[in-house]
Amino acid sequence: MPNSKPIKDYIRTIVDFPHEGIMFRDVTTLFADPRGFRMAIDQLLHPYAGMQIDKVVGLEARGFILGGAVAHQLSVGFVPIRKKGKLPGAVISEEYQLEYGEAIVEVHDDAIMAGEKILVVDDLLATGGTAEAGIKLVERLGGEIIGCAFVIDLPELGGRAKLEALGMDVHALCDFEGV
Ligand SMILES: O=P(O)(O)OC[C@H]1O[C@H](OP(=O)(O)OP(=O)(O)O)[C@H](O)[C@@H]1O
Ligand SMILES: Nc1ncnc2[nH]cnc12
Repeated sequence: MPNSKPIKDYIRTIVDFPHEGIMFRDVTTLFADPRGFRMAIDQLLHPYAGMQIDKVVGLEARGFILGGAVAHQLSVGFVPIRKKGKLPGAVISEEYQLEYGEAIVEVHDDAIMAGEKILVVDDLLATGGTAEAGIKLVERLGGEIIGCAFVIDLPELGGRAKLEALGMDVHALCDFEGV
């Protein structure tokens, strides 16, 4: 039976989480639904059909769930970009801005070979700070980014514009207004 329910309708909004004034777009309800989850993976991959992708890079934490499934579908390897201090091997790091303060993300320094074609995956694009830091890590290792794929874009926060200014191809399955 065809699935007519759009991706956006599988995503739950939790008001005032984790802070007052934030409308938290919760993808666990999408992940928990077998049709919704498969549709999300298929749609994340759709623009890249027929293109060479050597590895999928996922951004902690929900990007691991999506990116792992996308990599499996493509039969390619998966590389995690993690918050500081979580990866056991030698890493390279990038700092980025949060709403208050800074954070650091890391990748293993041998996870990507120069010239490999990379698809970056995460659940949500807000300010684009996390994705920008991930892009810098991939590019420092010599990876060539084919695209950056997200389930959700929050256009008012400017992430898409930030990544497109870096020359990235940005693909999002749905938009939500507000923060
Ligand atoms: O575009 P940005 O403004 O950088 O925000 C987007 C990031 O924020 C969320 O992750 P979060 O930092 O909450 O980490 P978590 O997935 O580990 O909870 C989301 O999953 C993205 O990774
Ligand atoms: N509104 C939001 N919902 C879920 N994750 C987020 N990360 C940044 N803003 C978010």
